[in-house]
Amino acid sequence: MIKEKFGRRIRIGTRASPLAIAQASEVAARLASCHGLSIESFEIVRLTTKGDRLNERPLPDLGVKGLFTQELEERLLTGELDLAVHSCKDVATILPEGLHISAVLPREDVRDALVSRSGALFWDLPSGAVVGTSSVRRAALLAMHRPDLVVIPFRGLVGTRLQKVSEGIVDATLLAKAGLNRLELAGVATEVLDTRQFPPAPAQGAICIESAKENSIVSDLVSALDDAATADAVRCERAFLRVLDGSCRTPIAAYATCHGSEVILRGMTIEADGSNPVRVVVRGARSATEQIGLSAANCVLSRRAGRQIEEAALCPHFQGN
Ligand SMILES: NCc1[nH]cc(CCC(=O)O)c1CC(=O)O
Repeated sequence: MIKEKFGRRIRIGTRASPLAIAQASEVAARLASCHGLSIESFEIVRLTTKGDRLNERPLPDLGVKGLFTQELEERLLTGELDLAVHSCKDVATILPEGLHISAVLPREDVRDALVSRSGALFWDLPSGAVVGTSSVRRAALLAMHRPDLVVIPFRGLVGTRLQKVSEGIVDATLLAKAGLNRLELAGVATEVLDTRQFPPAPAQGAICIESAKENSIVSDLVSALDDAATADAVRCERAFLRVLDGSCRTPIAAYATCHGSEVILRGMTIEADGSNPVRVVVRGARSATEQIGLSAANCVLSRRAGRQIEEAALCPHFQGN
């Protein structure tokens, strides 16, 4: 019946990286099993995105939203693709007109993992150890907890980064545990870091499906994969990010969890050098999950503004003459 509606294979778009392909394959397998379809009913379409092509440059310099998603989104709008599978963490907070997140899969491990060459745990890394990371959030958290470490920019596929560790180009790196798990590389993690010390990026560990709003056949098809608790948590975290992304340029972390009808959001901003961490915890009804993200973000903004005023008051330049 679903097959008849499409009249052809269902086209799932993904980036061409091993992690992205693992995620798209998982979605195809889940859709096939939910709807009693053969895996042959799906075609996985791999696209190289701008983010992949600019792989050697540090991400913060690239300055464009949706680097890993734009090519896929264009094809969702033309109908060349039926759905796109993304790491929800990489999806811009404002989607192109006409597209929506139609499902969010149950969350994998949200935590960051340390992979160290010597096997040393995070607090046992020797002073001066070199840690490679592409993420401004991880670099800032490293600088806050361990200013004695040396952080260097580090991009590329998960496999490339792991190789740089084993070759000794760096002593350690931080990666999302979710990505390692999905690549069946969980065993390479030396230590899984606590979310209180290393709060994750908004939507880390969640896979989402993006599709055209008007394509209700796809929306119905993928709704079977949607996990309400993950979707609510991610919506809360992304609302927090949306406000802060537009109004400050600091690294941002957010982690929401659902407890019955309630959601708790733990959010944080921190300067790139590890200074001025601002943490908030907001709890409320899951039915108002976006509102909780927005009010947590506004709380962070007013606290940051308050600190700036305090600092200005301490500065002689502002004392009247
Ligand atoms: N920006 C790269 C990216 N996007 C999503 C993941 C991991 C998977 C996830 O968070 O769901 C990664 C790699 C990493 O951070 O180690």
